[in-house]
Amino acid sequence: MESSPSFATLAQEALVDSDFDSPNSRRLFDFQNSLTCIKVTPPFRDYPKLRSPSRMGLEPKPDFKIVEGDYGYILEDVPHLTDYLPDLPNFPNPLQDNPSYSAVKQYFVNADDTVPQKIVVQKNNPRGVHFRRAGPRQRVYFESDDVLACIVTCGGLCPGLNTVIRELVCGLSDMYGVSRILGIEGGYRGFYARNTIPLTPKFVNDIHKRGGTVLGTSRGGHDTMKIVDNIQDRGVNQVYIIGGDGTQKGAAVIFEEIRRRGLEVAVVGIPKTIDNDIAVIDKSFGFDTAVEEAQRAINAAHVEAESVENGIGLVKLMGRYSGFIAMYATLASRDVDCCLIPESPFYLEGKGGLFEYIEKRLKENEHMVIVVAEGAGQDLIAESVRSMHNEDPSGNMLLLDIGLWLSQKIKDHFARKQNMVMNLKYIDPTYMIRAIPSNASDNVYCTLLAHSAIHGAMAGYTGFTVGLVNGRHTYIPFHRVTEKRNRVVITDRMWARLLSSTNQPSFLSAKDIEEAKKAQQQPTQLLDERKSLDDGCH
Ligand SMILES: Nc1ncnc2c1ncn2[C@@H]1O[C@H](COP(=O)(O)OP(=O)(O)O)[C@@H](O)[C@H]1O
Ligand SMILES: O=P(O)(O)OC[C@H]1O[C@](O)(COP(=O)(O)O)[C@@H](O)[C@@H]1O
Ligand SMILES: [Mg+2]
Repeated sequence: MESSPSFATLAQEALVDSDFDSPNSRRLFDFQNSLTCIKVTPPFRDYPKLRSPSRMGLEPKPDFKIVEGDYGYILEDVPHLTDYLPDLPNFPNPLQDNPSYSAVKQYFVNADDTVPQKIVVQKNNPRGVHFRRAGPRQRVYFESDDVLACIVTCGGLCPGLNTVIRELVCGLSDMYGVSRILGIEGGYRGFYARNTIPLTPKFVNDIHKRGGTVLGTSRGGHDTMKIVDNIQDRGVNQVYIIGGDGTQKGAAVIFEEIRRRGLEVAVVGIPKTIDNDIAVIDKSFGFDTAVEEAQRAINAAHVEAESVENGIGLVKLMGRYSGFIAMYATLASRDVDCCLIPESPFYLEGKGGLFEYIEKRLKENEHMVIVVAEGAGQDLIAESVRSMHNEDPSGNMLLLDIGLWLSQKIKDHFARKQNMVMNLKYIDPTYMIRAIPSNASDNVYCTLLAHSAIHGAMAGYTGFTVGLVNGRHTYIPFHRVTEKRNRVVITDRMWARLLSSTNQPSFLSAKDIEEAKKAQQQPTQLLDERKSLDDGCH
């Protein structure tokens, strides 16, 4: 690859004159093919630039596609249909004839454009892990008339689901002239248990103004064989799957089964979660909307608390394992005196405890606002309430209601204190926040995610999730977004900013802080392996 003519030179010469049939463009295309159409026979034995994970003492992951470059550069690439169907034909991208895009100077992304995962670096660092940049390619692996796409939404609701559906349908139709698109009803089980809905630009025209998902959603019901049988029977060849971490795990096994059967079907994930807990990506769509909407509940709590003697406004926000909504809503509002999240354990009684802080705030300010993420304090409730460990049909932990429990605990505490009145108002806006349509910035974000997904599938990529990494749209292998969950790091500066803005106690001893720092440094198996790649790449 290194002995080829300079890619940058070819790309520039070919794209500056934007003549897709020029000799330079042809050479560029040949060059691109040499980069993208890696003849991969799992586990990638034939390709010297790909490392087999088994060499590094890991179970081989079938969608593990690592390309090394100079100076410690690593591309964590996504699968391509030609990895297992090497003779697939390809075609010029119909976008080159699309009048709307004709004025764009460099519309097609360079085939070797990648985006670094880590952007803060020091001068001697290896270049590190990169992901393939999303966007339209010069050649596509589907002819528009042959495409039969389907879209499914799974898991909990999130603002923006309808926008993504709309933009998938309109993008496929406007950019690539695809007219056959099916909506799968009611989540994964809809593949085999429900009817499909034909989706057209007319049908989806207004849906972004509504919350929820026009396709419906569900938890549980993932039956890989039945789902893939259905995809195969219907002749679907592009599957767009919108959902959170559970959904992406489901998408990964669907992709594996499709690859095992050798089907020419692209499987693309679009990450959704209001909790913003999906790994690698900058943030998930709907998160901004949720933080904005949470302000309304916090404002109401503040007004209520201010209007009575020693008023406490308590607001519960979503966040099963991660307190991002609570943290950002608190930072944005400036009316919040205390924010409680799953990542930061707290306690009620005694020195440095929540009750002591509440009393102090009421004495100083005569009112206060507390924001609690639904996953916070679960261990405390479990200690005092006889609880069963319950799960939802997807296997997610069912939470005990921290909002009601904390309200009662605070009321009981002040009932015991004869000399201090207190008025508590509890607001639970969780489902109201999740059910609204996305705001303007999330709408644009959803559009770009949908377009990235379409460009990737049309270009023959498969087994990937689209996502924003350091502000650039990328294609990320499924396992990278499912292997770990994003959580608020309480030893990071952002949580310190929150503590300093609310003035709340950290509820942590020096020992807890040390432990939290150590836990943060605990490498996972994959991080270990990535580090060993880095180390070997100087
Ligand atoms: N490990 C898994 N393998 C296959 N499918 C899964 C897995 N985890 C969850 N799913 C499926 O993904 C769908 C959504 O999962 P869920 O956890 O409810 O929501 P989310 O995708 O938002 O996290 C469900 O239909 C569930 O059965
Ligand atoms: O009541 P439901 O619909 O099961 O959803 C509750 C959960 O959904 C969430 O919004 C996250 O959902 P997902 O995992 O589906 O993204 C959590 O914050 C919340 O605990
Ligand atoms: Mg989830």
